[in-house]
Amino acid sequence: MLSKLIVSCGGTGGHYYPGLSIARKAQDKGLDVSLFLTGRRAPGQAEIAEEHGLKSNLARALSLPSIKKPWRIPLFAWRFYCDYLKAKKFLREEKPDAVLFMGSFAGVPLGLACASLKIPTFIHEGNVWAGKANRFMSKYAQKFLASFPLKNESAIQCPTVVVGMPIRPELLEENFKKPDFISHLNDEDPLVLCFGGSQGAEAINKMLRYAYDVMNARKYKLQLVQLTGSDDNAELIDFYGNSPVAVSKQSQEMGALINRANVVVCRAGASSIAELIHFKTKAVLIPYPIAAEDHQEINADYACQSNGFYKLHQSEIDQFSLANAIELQMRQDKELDFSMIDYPDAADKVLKEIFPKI
Ligand SMILES: CC(=O)N[C@H]1[C@@H](OP(=O)(O)OP(=O)(O)OC[C@H]2O[C@@H](n3ccc(=O)[nH]c3=O)[C@H](O)[C@@H]2O)O[C@H](CO)[C@@H](O)[C@@H]1O
Repeated sequence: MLSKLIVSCGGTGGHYYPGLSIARKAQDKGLDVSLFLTGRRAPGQAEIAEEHGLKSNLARALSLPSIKKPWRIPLFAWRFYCDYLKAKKFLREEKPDAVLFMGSFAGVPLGLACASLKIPTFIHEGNVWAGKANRFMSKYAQKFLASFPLKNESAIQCPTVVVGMPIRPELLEENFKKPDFISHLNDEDPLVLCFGGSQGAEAINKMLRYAYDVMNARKYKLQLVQLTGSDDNAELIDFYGNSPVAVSKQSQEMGALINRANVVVCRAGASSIAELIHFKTKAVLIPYPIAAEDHQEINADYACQSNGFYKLHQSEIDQFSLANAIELQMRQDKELDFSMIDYPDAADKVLKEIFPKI
């Protein structure tokens, strides 16, 4: 009989996309796999899963009430209990052999239901600093599968294995087609790529144009691709005029772009860092300053052990500091200074930890 796996993907893209990559790999290996999705974004995520032929189940996402609003606790506790009972019913019907948690408090009712029904549970952590929900759930888990060596490993209450961050299969290809929206850029001059994570990168977007001007004044023949995360780019496009720049809200062709770029400017999210490591592309990392428990700062510090990365605080950004950081990275030899471990087979490794015989 097929082994059955449920992947609980939390509520945000940061948990969903690595979970989807693992589920796609499980499907390729012939496992019976489905996604457990929570929260407002889940319907869109369910459609994407369906495009890949994957089933999903939707549940509401509860978030912890603030201690400043204690009157919300009784309603929260009641809802949590209801979600826990629903999760138990769901698990009794589905009878999975294992459940994998990608993080987020949204998965905790399902996690506790797994513990009560003695269903083997595994956790995947994207960041260098294991998050609160994953630390809590580790008490009930068989194994804690980490993307990078953990800075707070002592807080994990089950065996930990470093397996890497699963990257989308599209990014693991060898030959990339040049994206249409950058067709006016040439293949010779240096290219800087800038993008944000799921929270966008407004502060970076605002300053990059001026840093670009500074670099032009320093006689760099620089090309720029700026993915703003915003629909409203008219003013920015107008600012760049005829310069060799491509501006877009986002791109699905990140493999082609990161592979082509000489330097990337981005946040310090776990997938972004794993992708940069995979392509050995140098980067200026600007941690999202209000990320939970400052985990992007910790991710960036880990990445900066390699000379391929340079950390810049958002509070320090002006056109000169950003231009200087990009220049510093451009001057380094692309191949010589990169010492991070790439895990292109991370999804495979996760599945082997869960089902050693597949
Ligand atoms: C603000 C915040 O708290 N973000 C967190 C969120 O991920 P968040 O989604 O913000 O950041 P990640 O770096 O993990 O992922 C960004 C992803 O978006 C892709 N991309 C970006 C732009 C674009 O146009 N097209 C595109 O496909 C990148 O290639 C990358 O795969 O969860 C991660 C995993 O717990 C954390 O490490 C991040 O810190």
